[in-house]
Amino acid sequence: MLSINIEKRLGQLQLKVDTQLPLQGITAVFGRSGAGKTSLVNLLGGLSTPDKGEIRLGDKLLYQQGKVNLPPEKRNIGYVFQEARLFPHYSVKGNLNYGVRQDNPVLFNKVVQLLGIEKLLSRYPITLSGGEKQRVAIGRALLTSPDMLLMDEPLASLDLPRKRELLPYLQTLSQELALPIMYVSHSLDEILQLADYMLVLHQGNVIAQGALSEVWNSEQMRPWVPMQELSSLLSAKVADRHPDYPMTRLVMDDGNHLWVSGHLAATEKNSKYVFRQIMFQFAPRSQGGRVSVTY
Ligand SMILES: Nc1ncnc2c1ncn2[C@@H]1O[C@H](COP(=O)(O)OP(=O)(O)OP(=O)(O)O)[C@@H](O)[C@H]1O
Repeated sequence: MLSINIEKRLGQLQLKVDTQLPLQGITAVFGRSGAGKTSLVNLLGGLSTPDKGEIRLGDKLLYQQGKVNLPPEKRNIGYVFQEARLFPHYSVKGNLNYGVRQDNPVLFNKVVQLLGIEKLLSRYPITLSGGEKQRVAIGRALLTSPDMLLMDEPLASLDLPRKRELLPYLQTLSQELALPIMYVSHSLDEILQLADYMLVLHQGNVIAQGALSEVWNSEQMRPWVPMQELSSLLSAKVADRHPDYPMTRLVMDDGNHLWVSGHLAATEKNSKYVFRQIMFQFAPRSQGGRVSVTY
């Protein structure tokens, strides 16, 4: 178990978390912007210090008010940020081995293969795509043999194709390496695909936690889930016709229909992307939730 019982004042926000999380699978940390998600993982990783309380990772005490405060490098926790933060002057191999205390060729080969980065080893970060950089950053964190991996919006800085490219790697990581992962995300789409367990933060407090399906169907998720269903429906519908980049947003709920504006980067024509504004109309779910697309 990961036991967290901490308080921390962050400007206007009082972060107060008293919870126990399983040390297996992927736990998604979800909540609105400013809910305290990043602050929570920073406290776990030792990048900041609680005002009071205690944090235990299994039977290892990471923090106890006034007594113990292990520095990040002693916590044995891997951290992957939004941007890859690779060392530009090291090759991919150099980046991967940074922070490795003891050579473990078996683990090295396994991680490199899991992340599909065999062919990148001699390249330098400047030559890599965003998705490739992020895979290397994940590899670097894994090769320190952490007891837990913290991932703070690891896909947020990537475009949609790169997100799609990375998701399957994340799906296999936790299982293949038997590594608990704490995964901060705004994206319910990502959470649905990855998480086993979910923790919802609201204004610094935990308002729901449990197995994904339980939390997903809970009262606390009502404000989010309908929009999420729509968005998936829309993406599926649009992806049928345009394997490009549907970017959507709710523009109006007139009581009978939800109107969603979609911005499509249509196929490349004469080397120029053609953008088209389209409107989608959704029938309410009581009428079968059928989707009509007009543009
Ligand atoms: N060192 C600090 N001093 C003062 N306020 C802080 C500090 N760190 C964070 N905050 C505030 O605490 C709140 C929570 O921030 P945090 O980054 O943890 O939220 P978040 O849920 O990760 O948001 P986002 O999804 O936008 O990244 C924010 O209002 C932020 O401005």
